[in-house]
Amino acid sequence: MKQQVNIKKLDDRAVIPTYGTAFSAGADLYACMDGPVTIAPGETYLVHTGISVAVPEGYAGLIYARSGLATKKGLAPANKVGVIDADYRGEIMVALHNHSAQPAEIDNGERIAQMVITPFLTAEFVERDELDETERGTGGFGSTGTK
Ligand SMILES: O=c1ccn([C@H]2C[C@H](O)[C@@H](COP(=O)(O)OP(=O)(O)OP(=O)(O)O)O2)c(=O)[nH]1
Repeated sequence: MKQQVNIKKLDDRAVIPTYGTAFSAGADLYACMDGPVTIAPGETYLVHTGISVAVPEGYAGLIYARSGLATKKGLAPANKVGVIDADYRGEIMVALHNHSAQPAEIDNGERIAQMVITPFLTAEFVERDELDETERGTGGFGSTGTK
């Protein structure tokens, strides 16, 4: 089901995010820049998108890597997942990190990341002496076996 989300262009060249297919979870974000930029191996470059988005209350925009860009050019967000808060009205920026051993180029209008708009719970943390028991208990970090 689609829901309207308000978006503002901060730059004439900005491109409104697009979903690749009808069931895509992430909307592709487009670079908004003067021209091509080369990101050196191990370097992080803050990419403008030229847009700000009013994410609805109770939701967050989560910015993930595009798998193609990450595997072909080694470019993925330095912060792993960017969190766009519902009260943020600034420009959405993507901190692209070059994880590869080669320089990687991105250009204006290139799709550089994807944003999933997802609901979340705002917790009221209540401190207790004991928590309810579960089958897993305290097991984690591979505790259920090696396969
Ligand atoms: O990849 C990102 C991550 C964040 N933001 C924007 C939207 C977000 O709402 C705001 C703050 O992000 P975050 O909470 O991750 O930043 P912080 O480093 O914790 O700083 P702050 O004190 O501003 O919260 O920055 C982006 O544009 N791109």
